[in-house]
Amino acid sequence: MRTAAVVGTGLIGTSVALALTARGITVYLHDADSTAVRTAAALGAGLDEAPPAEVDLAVLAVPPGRIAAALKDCQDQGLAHSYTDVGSVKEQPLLDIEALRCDVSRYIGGHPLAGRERSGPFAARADLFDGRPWVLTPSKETDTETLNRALEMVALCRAVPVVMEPRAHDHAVALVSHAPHLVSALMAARFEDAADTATRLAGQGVRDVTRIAGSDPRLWIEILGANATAVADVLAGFADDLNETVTALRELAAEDDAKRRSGEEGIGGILRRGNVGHARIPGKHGAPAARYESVPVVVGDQPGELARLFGDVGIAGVNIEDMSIDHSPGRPAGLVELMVDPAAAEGLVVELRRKGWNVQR
Ligand SMILES: NC(=O)C1=CN([C@@H]2O[C@H](COP(=O)(O)OP(=O)(O)OC[C@H]3O[C@@H](n4cnc5c(N)ncnc54)[C@H](O)[C@@H]3O)[C@@H](O)[C@H]2O)C=CC1
Ligand SMILES: O=C(O)C(=O)Cc1ccc(O)cc1
Repeated sequence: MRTAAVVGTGLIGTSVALALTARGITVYLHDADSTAVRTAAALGAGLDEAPPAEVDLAVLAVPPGRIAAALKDCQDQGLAHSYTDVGSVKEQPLLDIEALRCDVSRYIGGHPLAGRERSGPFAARADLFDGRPWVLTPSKETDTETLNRALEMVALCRAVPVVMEPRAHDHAVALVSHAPHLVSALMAARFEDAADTATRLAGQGVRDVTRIAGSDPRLWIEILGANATAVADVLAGFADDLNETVTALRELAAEDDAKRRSGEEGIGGILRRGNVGHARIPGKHGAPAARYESVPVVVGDQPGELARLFGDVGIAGVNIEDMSIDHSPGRPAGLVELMVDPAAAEGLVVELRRKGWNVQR
């Protein structure tokens, strides 16, 4: 593949374009919004112009409800030999595509399982897809060349291809992406009228749980609208668990010993099931769930402190597998939690303390 077009230069389209451009592909950019396309071009994602000839692959990175119309337009104009999309749902867009009588032999559905809670080209990153699964949903009609070009694009974005049926994909993402999105929004909605005295105590846990609630509601109404039944099924089970949890909490607060014991069993059961479910989520880059050890370090809120800490961890020869920063309210310091290989943790603590760091272990 030498040339590509990206239609829709928001978060995902610009990220794909940045990755392809970085690997030497000539990328032509298009968006209904001329500011988005100019911004993407200025970020180095590709060319703000129409291609002089048919490109090898066009990537449709528009909201799910616009995929079919965009494919129809592009095919009518002869923009590309092959087409794929990045929509978060796969069955409804395919039905729309068939209804518009697009050439389905030159189309393959796609969905990178990577994203952010921010929209638009400024939020794009060339490494967004590194090591992430990228689902492809070839139909019986999809030709081999189109499949191969999509596979090449996934490889150039350094993602891992996973072939699935559209319906199986939609059920899977209802569980791992769409229902969690609503759970995050529901929890964040609790803070709508909360007192500042409460919200200013928020730490990393609540930030983790509510991060994706910061996403663009317009896009998510489309995503959820195209996968509503599967998401409702997941949340119905969640609602049952939630009701049982509330009952168990009321029992925990009761005077009666027998009720309190029943409450403890109920809450213990939910927390243990949570442990089991959490352990089933693969770790970074889709690898089996890894057990890292936490090394919490107090870091002063001043320029260069994080760089100095990371430098010292590097000198100690330890890889930071993951990290988070928790800002202490009203204090000029933060707690940086370094997640490292358990075998390296103790040595790192000794080395960091030797260099004067305040390690909270
Ligand atoms: N946001 C995320 O984290 C992820 C989103 N996706 C999917 O990627 C697609 C794009 O989402 P984002 O990049 O987040 O949205 P975005 O809002 O950042 O970008 C969408 C862009 O498409 C443009 N657009 C809309 N209709 C158009 C049309 N007919 N022709 C040309 N341009 C058009 C908009 O002007 C906008 O610039 C969606 O289908 C979404 O389901 C997939 C994985 C992750
Ligand atoms: O920000 C995150 O962690 C996400 O989960 C983003 C995301 C949003 C939509 C998708 O279809 C895939 C991934």
